[in-house]
Amino acid sequence: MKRIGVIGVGEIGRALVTGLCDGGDEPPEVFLSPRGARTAAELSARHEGVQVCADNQEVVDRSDVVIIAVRRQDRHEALAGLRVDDDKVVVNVMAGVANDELRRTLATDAPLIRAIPLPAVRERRSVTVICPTHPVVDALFERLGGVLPVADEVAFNVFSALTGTLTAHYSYLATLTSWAADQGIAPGDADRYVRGLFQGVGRALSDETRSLHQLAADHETPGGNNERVRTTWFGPDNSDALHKALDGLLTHLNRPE
Ligand SMILES: NC(=O)C1=CN([C@@H]2O[C@H](COP(=O)(O)OP(=O)(O)OC[C@H]3O[C@@H](n4cnc5c(N)ncnc54)[C@H](OP(=O)(O)O)[C@@H]3O)[C@@H](O)[C@H]2O)C=CC1
Repeated sequence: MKRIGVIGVGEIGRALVTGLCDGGDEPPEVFLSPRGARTAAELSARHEGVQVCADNQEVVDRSDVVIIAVRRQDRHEALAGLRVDDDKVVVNVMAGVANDELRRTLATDAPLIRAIPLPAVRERRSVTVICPTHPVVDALFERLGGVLPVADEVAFNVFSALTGTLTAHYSYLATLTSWAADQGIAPGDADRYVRGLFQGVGRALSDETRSLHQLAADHETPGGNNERVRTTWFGPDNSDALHKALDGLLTHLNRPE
């Protein structure tokens, strides 16, 4: 594994470094930007091969692969004026920042690879979408749970839109528990029960021999409770509304302001 630099050591930077370093066999050398100081200090104290650099340029200079994980709005401050030699590989994890735009900011001919790492890279259990494919970046994300290369950024943005549905899913679960609490169930009991129900869904999803439609059918008794909720609540109107929300998000991702 190459020397890896991370500019922007926040939630996703931490997850990436933890996944790479906890992996067991031969962790990489990792160079961190000084911002996000607390997390950077924590990671370097915990992992022998992790060092905090004096500035972002030092991160680039000491690394073969540079992961850029700052928030979109911080990209100019973090990146403007950096020298990135053409023999580096840059991994762009910033949502909504196209590679063309990043190339203008960095003024480099180095390969730029977009990626959508999710927090579960921490446990090396998440498939990461990347664009375009690159052997070094493929290997890096293989180590973190798998890689799904896509042909172009239009396809990449479709996957990006899918990741935008995660917190709505948690809110859906929170709505279920609060509904149960409204019916007089102790909130702790409702919370525990809903978590258990949907952990079961998570386990069922790992059975890739059954399609999602098959899984739904397998959990549904004709004329039963699940069919009733699905058809009275998640009917065509609700499904159309979700399609529209995703269409709108995709348009935004394809043409960020
Ligand atoms: N969280 C997630 O699940 C995912 C996030 N992403 C993308 O990753 C990026 C980071 O997200 P996330 O980790 O959640 O955000 P965080 O806010 O947790 O982390 C961003 C980090 O960038 C640091 N930073 C800000 N300015 C600079 C600078 N000039 N130089 C170096 N570091 C700087 C911040 O430091 P300080 O704390 O000092 O401000 C902070 O530690 C975003 O672009 C997001 O779109 C992509 C996939 C998933």
